[in-house]
Formats: sequence, structure tokens, C-alpha cells
Amino acid sequence: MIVTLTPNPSLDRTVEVPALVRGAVLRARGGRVDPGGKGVNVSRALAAHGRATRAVVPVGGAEGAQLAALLAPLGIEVHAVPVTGAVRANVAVVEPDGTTTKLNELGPCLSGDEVEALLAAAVASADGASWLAACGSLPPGAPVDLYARLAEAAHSAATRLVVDSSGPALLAALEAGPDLVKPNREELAEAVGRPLGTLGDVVEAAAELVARGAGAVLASLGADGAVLVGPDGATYGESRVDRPVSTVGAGDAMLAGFLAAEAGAPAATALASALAWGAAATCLPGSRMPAPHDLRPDAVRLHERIDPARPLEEQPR
Ligand SMILES: Nc1ncnc2c1ncn2[C@@H]1O[C@H](COP(=O)(O)OP(=O)(O)OP(=O)(O)O)[C@@H](O)[C@H]1O
Ligand SMILES: O=P(O)(O)OC[C@@]1(O)O[C@H](CO)[C@@H](O)[C@@H]1O
Repeated sequence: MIVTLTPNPSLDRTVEVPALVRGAVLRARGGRVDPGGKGVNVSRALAAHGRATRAVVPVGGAEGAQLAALLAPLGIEVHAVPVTGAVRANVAVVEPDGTTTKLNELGPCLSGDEVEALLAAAVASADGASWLAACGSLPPGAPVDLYARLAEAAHSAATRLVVDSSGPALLAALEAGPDLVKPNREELAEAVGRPLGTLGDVVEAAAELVARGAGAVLASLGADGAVLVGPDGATYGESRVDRPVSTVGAGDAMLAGFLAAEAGAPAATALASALAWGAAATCLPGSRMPAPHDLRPDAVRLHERIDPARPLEEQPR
């Protein structure tokens, strides 16, 4: 069983437009609504592969009811923690070349009691699980050390903790010694306080997070692939996709692929699985999560040695 905690889930509305024009009224050509939030997506990807997963989420308002309704048929055990505020609605505006602009709401303000109820639900759910994946931004009202507070409970239940977050929540979690963190390039750069222009920069930054408390770092690099840095060194691979349809949730699919393969597997096998799931997600609309028939193991290439001077693609500003 893999348990996910998404303290700030969302209804993800994807809107397709001919071109994004500031200040204009844009008529959508198509769209879709997905249940969202990073941990929810990890659970969706695992469930699409027939893996047992439980998603712990706060649920409130009409959006919360819709989120629960969208999750109900997916084969995910949902542990809904009732909250007063409404679950947020995030919008992704997609242009024909796949360029995606995301508008993420702040999320509802949780009361102290609601935060404690969410933490208690995550701790109880994680008992006996192989992994607890604590993912995404924290809603207003949640303390910055929310993920850090999970570490002790997870470890005393012999459950491994992976944290996929950014900014102060990621920094606070590092100090608590999570087994794994999954920053993307921007989040890793922010955590070490310097830009990352080459693969060597990424490996160095990931090693710094290991030195600061993480058991291992799975750094996702968009079109440049991913690096896994742990006690046994660094492994690098990439997954080439000709025309990505939507990269929203690709990092979540990738983390799910890693966790699904990880039990007892060598680091390279888990990384290859992560890359195959991540690449598959980029070929699907909105934040649709890949099923086994969507996987693209042929797109994955693991590198025997890492070229530290290899430049990374220009990062969009
Ligand atoms: N343009 C692309 N071409 C090929 N693979 C991609 C591309 N973008 C993403 N991927 C795959 O998806 C993985 C995750 O991508 P990325 O680093 O963008 O994650 P992320 O920023 O955490 O995404 P999100 O927050 O939307 O889930 C990459 O490591 C790679 O395997
Ligand atoms: O605002 P956060 O919590 O950082 O990210 C939320 C989000 O952008 O992440 C997922 C894609 O990874 C989407 O389902 C969701 O809308």
C-alpha cells in the first residue's frame, strides 16, 4: 500500500485556446476537469496500474464534493478529512504547441483543528504502508513544518516518507530526514540558492540535499530527464518525447513510477520506471495519468556515466 497526503488538493480545469493573449476574451476549443493536487495524481497513476493506494485529502465546499465524486470510480481508497473552506480550482491554459500556463489558487484556510485532523489521518493511514508520499503546496493555515512532523510518525511505523514540495516546506522537511525528496529543477535550485545550468550542477545540488538530511533525491528535469542521487551515488536517465501534449502532472506520474518499481529494485530500474511513467504522462491531455498501455519504456535511456558539463535546456522564465 502506498499512501499519499495532499494537504492542498484541487479540481484541475484544463482549457485549450488557439493562443494565449493577455487582456483578451479567449474562446476555449476544448477542455477537461481532472481531480488534482500532486499526491492525488500519484494515487491516480498507481491506481491506473492496479496498485493499492490510499489518498488522504481535506474535502470542503462544492469543489470538494466534485473532487470526491471524480475520485470515487478510480480504485483509490479516499480518506477524506472534512474542512470548512472549499477545495481550490486550478486552471491550466494549453496552447496548440503544448505550451501550458497554470493558474493555481491559494487554497482554503485550514483551522488548527483541521490541520491536526489531517495529520492524524495521514499518520493513521500510513501505518503498515510501504511509502507515505506527502506532496504539493501547503494551504493557508498549515504550518510550514507539516511534512517534517510526518517524518517521525512515518519512521516509527517503518513507513518510508517521500516529500514533493517546494520552498520553506521542503527545507523544513529536509531537516526531519525524509527517505526521498522529489524536487524539479526550479525547486532544487531554490533549495540550494543558486541556478542549475548543467547536469553537474544538479548532481552537486542533490548531494547537498542528501548532506542536509534527505535519504535520496529524485530530481526531475523536464525534457532533460531525471537524476537519482543517493548513498550509492548518482544515476541519470532521460525519456525523449517528440511532441508533449501536456506536462501537467508529469512529475507526479514520474514519482508514482518510481515508488511502484522501488521495492527491492536497483536504483537504475526504479529510475527507468519513473522516466517511462513521466514520459507517458506528457503524451496525455490535461493531467491524465498513464495506464500500463500508455507506458513508453522505449523512450527511456539510462546513461552509464554522467557528463557533468552537459548543459540543461533553457529554463522558461
Ligand atoms: N518535454 C518533455 N519531454 C520528455 N519528457 C518529459 C518532458 N517534460 C517532462 N518529462 C518527463 O516527466 C518528468 C517530470 O517532469 P518535470 O520535471 O517537468 O516535473 P514537475 O515539474 O514536477 O511536473 P508537475 O509539477 O507538473 O508534476 C521528467 O523527469 C521527464 O521524465
Ligand atoms: O500548487 P501545488 O500544490 O504546488 O500544485 C498543484 C498542481 O499544480 O500540481 C499538480 C500537477 O503536478 C496539479 O494537479 C495541481 O493543479
